[in-house]
Amino acid sequence: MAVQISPSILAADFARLADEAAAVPNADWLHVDVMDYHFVPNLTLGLPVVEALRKATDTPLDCHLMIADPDRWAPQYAEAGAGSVTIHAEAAKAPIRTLREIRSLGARAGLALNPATAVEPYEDLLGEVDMLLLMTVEPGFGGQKFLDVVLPKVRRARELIGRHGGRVWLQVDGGVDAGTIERCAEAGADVFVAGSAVYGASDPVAAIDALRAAANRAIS
Ligand SMILES: O=C(CO)[C@@H](O)[C@H](O)COP(=O)(O)O
Ligand SMILES: [Fe+2]
Repeated sequence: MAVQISPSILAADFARLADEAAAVPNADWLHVDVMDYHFVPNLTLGLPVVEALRKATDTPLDCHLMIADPDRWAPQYAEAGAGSVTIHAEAAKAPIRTLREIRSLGARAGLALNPATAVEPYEDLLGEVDMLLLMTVEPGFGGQKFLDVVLPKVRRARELIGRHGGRVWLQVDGGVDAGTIERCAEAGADVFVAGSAVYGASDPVAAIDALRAAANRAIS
């Protein structure tokens, strides 16, 4: 299980996104939080910014769509060149069709669950996804406190993934920092989104190295 770190540009300076992408050369992904004022009470960025970022950096984009009607919009993020497109189970009306469409367009397909959404009903969809994202805060804002209550679900998700061959990546998102990443890694997460903990640090490169080392320590 290789540890991957995906810094969230939600915590970066939106006026200097290309520079902020370049500031994290040791990131595995750039996490791009798309919010629409409908699925979540916040508005961030959309397709034009993703298209621009795609040209501005070689780091693959990990697009987390916190939007209503992802069935309609998600394929366009794959077409725009995102390496990974994650839709929320709570918002999708045809998740299997949409996940298949994302994959057919060459991107990895992700399924996200809010903190209070159980993972068990989605076991049969694991064959349709490349990554399961478990929110460890309520979606909508960066800088929130990590919800420990989600950790048992991370453990159960790791068990389910193991039963299905262990191919699916398990991402945690929200409040992940030097103080919480070890608990997430011990519970079975392998892809870690970190916004404030990376872009709020005086040295984002060192912050990523420290997060990666802490996660590796926890699983070794
Ligand atoms: O999807 C979200 C919030 O809805 C996250 O990706 C946040 O952007 C993570 O930020 P931090 O909690 O790490 O500051
Ligand atoms: Fe996110």
